[in-house]
Amino acid sequence: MSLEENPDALILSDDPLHPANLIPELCRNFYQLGWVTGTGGGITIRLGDKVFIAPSGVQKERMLPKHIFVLPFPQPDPSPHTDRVFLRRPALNLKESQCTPLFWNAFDLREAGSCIHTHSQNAVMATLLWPGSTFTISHQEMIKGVRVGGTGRALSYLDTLELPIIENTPNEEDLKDSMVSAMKHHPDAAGILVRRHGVYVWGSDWEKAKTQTECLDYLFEIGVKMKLAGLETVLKT
Ligand SMILES: CSCCC(=O)C(=O)COP(=O)(O)O
Ligand SMILES: [Zn+2]
Repeated sequence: MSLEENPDALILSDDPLHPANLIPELCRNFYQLGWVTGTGGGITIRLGDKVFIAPSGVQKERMLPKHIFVLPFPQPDPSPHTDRVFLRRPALNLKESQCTPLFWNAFDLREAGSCIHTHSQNAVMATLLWPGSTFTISHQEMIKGVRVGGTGRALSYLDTLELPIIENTPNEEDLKDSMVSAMKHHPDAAGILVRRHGVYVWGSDWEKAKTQTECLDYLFEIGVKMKLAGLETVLKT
């Protein structure tokens, strides 16, 4: 039977590393970290010309492989906002994540293989304590776990980490254009913070997106603690 006749073949696999199995498992981990509580946030994985995306507005820690959407990459319309094309939709009455156009920015502009969106309080607090348009921190070992542009070489201990901060919008999808603009102005950034909302982080595959999100979340947390303790977060040389 062809994939057109049996689209569920795109999400049914015994392989625990298949994206349709990984996305629910990773979201359970992210829920425990406080990254995807209250239905917000999530992860997408792109394998070549197929993108795997979770549904919108569901408890991400209870998601199952049968709930996963599969979209072709690229889309016939290169900036999918409406009228998206699907290779597989869940049988239930679900809509794809509102983060889809933001995830697509990471695929289009950085050739990412995965993108994670968290509502971590560490990220949100960083956007409150850094009131300008960037979060910066230097001289922290965890900077070495972040890559230039998310998909390039690893940063050095001597590099200052800088992440753009964009302003939140009432609808997640409307962040798309300001995220594109921030990504163009900050080609070396591995992610984008969204004020009073969270962060988007990408990588060339899901493992790198996950570990970079872990390093960045650590840096947000320690940066917030340092600032609250009256310490400088960027040292001169
Ligand atoms: C309380 S979640 C508000 C919407 C949001 O920020 C979000 O990340 C939604 O993601 P979804 O995948 O559920 O569309
Ligand atoms: Zn969100």
